[in-house]
Amino acid sequence: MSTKNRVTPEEALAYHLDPTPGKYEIVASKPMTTQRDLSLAYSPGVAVPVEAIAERPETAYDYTVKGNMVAVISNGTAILGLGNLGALASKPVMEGKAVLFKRFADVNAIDIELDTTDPDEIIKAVSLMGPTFGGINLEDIKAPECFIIEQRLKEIMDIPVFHDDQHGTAVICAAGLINALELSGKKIEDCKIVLNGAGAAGIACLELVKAMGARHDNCIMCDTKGVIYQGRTEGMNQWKSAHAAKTEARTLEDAMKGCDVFLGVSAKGALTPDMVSTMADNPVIFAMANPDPEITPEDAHAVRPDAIVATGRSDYPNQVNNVLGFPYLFRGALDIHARAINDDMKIACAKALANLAREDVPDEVAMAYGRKLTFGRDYIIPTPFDPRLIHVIPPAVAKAGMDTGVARRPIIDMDGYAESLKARMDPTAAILQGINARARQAQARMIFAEGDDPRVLRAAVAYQRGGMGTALVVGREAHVKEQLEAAGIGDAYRELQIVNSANCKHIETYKDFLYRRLQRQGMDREDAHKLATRDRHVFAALMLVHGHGDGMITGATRKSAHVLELINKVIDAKPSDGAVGITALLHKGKVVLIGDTLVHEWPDEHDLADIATAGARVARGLGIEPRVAFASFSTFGYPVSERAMKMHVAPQVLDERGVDFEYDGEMAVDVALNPEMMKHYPFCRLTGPANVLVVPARHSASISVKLMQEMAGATVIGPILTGIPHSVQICSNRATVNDILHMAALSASRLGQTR
Ligand SMILES: NC(=O)C1=CN([C@@H]2O[C@H](COP(=O)(O)OP(=O)(O)OC[C@H]3O[C@@H](n4cnc5c(N)ncnc54)[C@H](OP(=O)(O)O)[C@@H]3O)[C@@H](O)[C@H]2O)C=CC1
Ligand SMILES: CC(=O)C(=O)O
Ligand SMILES: [Mg+2]
Repeated sequence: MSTKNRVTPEEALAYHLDPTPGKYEIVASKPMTTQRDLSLAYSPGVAVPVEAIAERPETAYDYTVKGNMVAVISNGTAILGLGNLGALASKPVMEGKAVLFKRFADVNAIDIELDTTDPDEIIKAVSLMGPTFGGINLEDIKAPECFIIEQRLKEIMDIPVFHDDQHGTAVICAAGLINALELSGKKIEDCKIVLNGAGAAGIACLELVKAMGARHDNCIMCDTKGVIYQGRTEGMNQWKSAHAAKTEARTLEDAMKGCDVFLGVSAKGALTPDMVSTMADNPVIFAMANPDPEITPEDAHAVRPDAIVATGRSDYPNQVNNVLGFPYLFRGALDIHARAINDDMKIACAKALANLAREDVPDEVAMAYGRKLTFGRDYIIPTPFDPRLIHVIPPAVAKAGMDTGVARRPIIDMDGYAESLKARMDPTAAILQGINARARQAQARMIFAEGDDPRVLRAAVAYQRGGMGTALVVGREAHVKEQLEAAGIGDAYRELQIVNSANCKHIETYKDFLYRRLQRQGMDREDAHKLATRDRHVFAALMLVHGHGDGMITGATRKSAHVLELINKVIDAKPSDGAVGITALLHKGKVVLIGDTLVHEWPDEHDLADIATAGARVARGLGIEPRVAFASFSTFGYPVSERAMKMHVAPQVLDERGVDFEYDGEMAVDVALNPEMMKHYPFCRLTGPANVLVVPARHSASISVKLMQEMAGATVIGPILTGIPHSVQICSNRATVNDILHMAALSASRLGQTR
């Protein structure tokens, strides 16, 4: 694994520890503030749904969380590739899974670790939980017990029971295989297939591949003892026997000769280049063992350039990862109140995934990944952050469930269902993801001006280790080292580039530049030189304008306005230069940009029009189609007020300019953001709630942002300094490590779109 993607043990532990232990919390979805709320939620009100459910059990899906709640159940006997480390140790993985359910499909999931290796005890425990959940996801329970447990639970429970290590893997493998065979011009029923690894994932993969048309006689399964052939007795069980082949081949090497497809769910390095070289033309190799594949794509391609290769890893193209499956399979199943997830639903999921990869990839996905993805040998399966997955896969799964009779409540309006799925997803996550992906693409040399601050240093390390580019840290070497050691990441010292003004080889150039700029502003040579060497904001800005870094992040240790003043000594970032500060507020699935939060103190109507244009540009840069509202306490001229007049006339300035985005105003913030309120003004030109608010002055911008941050806990990104020809970002002096990292990523992601 390259240092780029390296996650240190300290970082992994800190991620799990801070700010609260673990990875999720439970949030109430109903008000619980008044006596009346209490009466409704609990006694006496709660008795009504109790009686309704007792009379008609299916109404539990209406009156409780059952219909959107999945249990992630493990006993920790096969945690990832780590083996049997017990139930308690499996909890981080199961919590992680719960978070993925939520993030990708808005399924509420809760982890339950059962402290037993006895299948009967697990079966008993899980079956008793049936009333609570809409589905059961079994996880990391070792083979062959997992087969017994899942089979029995499916028989006795009336909700979907799904062992993801088996079927999640199988579904994604099948999806990738459909496309790989399409590209190599082969039919599954004609293919010779070798599957290595006869455990949970292997047995399920081969079963699904056969259900899709692969012929039993064309498939050979291998394990640590070699080929599973008819009559073999060593290391066998009934699940392996079902796939025993009538063949003379005894080793993987024998089996591989002339085969079209290799599916590996076994162990690192199990497949050798020699074996690959004996495969048929245009072979397909899915080396899915984690974290290291059976063979690396480089080694496979070295001997067979005609091969299509996939792995389980995110750092190679074609990632076969079960996170592409389980969230959407359960979403579709839950939404029809399914009794089961059957083979047809799994195949529907696989086909929908395969089809999605063949479709033109929309710009928002390209933006999220920082590159255009086109169906082909290096893109046979969608990527996990593809925002189309949520509204494309669950409808396919739901329809298959309805067609095969497992739906308790079929969906009538499928188009409406797809639309409702889009609305489920939190766009804020996609925005942050997009920023990060574009930053990784940019590979910018990011100047972290305040290398004396531990938050900044940790963000710099995360920036570099997150694969976004090179972190250039302004500071004194010994001090940086000390701070890193105190933060428990002393080893990062060797990775970062420390830039110390005291020994910087460009300092004379910087000094001269600064003196030339400031000599007519009352600054003598001596003062200019001191400023260049002693002020890290100025020094960092000098590095930037001289091309010794691509972007710059500062502001964590001083007030933004003061930092901006210092930066202006080096870079023209005044209102008259076109500079504007835009802050993004991310909260409860909504994104609103506010401007100007940094540069214009009291903008006039022309400045306001500039701010609107800058806000629209930043919105588009984040993948949001802008709807700009000029915000005020008055709405469309009422109540009349002299101070609101500039907000009233600013839209007219834009009318004259003829801009290409939606805008209107002036209007109160509730009219701008609440469609019900906006309806009272049917002439309003905004086609939906505003997502860019231009506010009357910097103080109202600051008050709005800080109020949202303090009262609502909104995520704040910004102020984003835009309109200047350099990528400089000034974070708040109370920024956390994560905030600083977001700002650095933002600075990097904006390269190429800085004006
Ligand atoms: N990419 C993905 O999405 C996923 C990947 N996997 C990967 O699949 C692998 C297996 O997982 P899982 O099925 O849960 O584990 P199991 O323990 O249930 O099964 C492992 C199987 O692999 C066989 N095996 C192990 N080493 C070798 C080898 N060198 N050559 C041939 N066969 C071997 C074992 O043989 P025997 O029976 O003789 O002991 C056993 O049949 C892991 O590496 C895991 O990371 C799993 C799930 C998802
Ligand atoms: C990917 C997965 O589920 C596993 O390795 O167990
Ligand atoms: Mg697993």
